[in-house]
Amino acid sequence: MGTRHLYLARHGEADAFGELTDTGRRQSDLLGERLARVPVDAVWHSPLPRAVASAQQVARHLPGVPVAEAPELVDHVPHVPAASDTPRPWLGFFDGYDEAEAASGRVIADALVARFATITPTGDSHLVLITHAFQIGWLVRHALDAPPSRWLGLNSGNAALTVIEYRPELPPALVVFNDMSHLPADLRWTGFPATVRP
Ligand SMILES: O=C(O)[C@@H](CO)OP(=O)(O)O
Repeated sequence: MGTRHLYLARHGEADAFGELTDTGRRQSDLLGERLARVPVDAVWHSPLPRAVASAQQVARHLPGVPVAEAPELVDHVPHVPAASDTPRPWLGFFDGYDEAEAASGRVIADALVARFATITPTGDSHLVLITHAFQIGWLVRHALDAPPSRWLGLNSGNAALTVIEYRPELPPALVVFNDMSHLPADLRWTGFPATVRP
């Protein structure tokens, strides 16, 4: 059994139609340069265009590494919290979610964890996942064994890097969270609900 190293990244900046912007391309390019220092085995990406385009940009720096779509990485709400567990800035955000939508989000979230948040049967593996803010928050919450509602507020910047290691017989290790050090200051910002440019 080996350690799985998951390199989670939110796609680069997207426009109102969900397409990668020129800024998003630059962010993804710099993320690719950073990931080129890692022995990446594969890049998996969400099916949504902003993630596909980001993954293609990243992959330009990883010659020979396979790139493929994973439906579990699609943007979705992984868990709808009870009102009492919902931080004030998010109150009202879930008003449109009915039970069927919440249930389908849970199914995808469980599949995401089952597929990627695990050790490897043989040897170590290094996987890059290009996905969305909520999915990164959900995997971080899972790694920390925090309550389901804790995915809220675990924001990721565009093209920011989060690293989790899954080691045999040990709890998952959150190694890096929302690291934007590969981006110049004018390309760093976080997602919903607050926009912060540190
Ligand atoms: O809308 C958002 O804030 C997030 C949710 O995951 O999506 P994306 O990362 O695609 O911007």
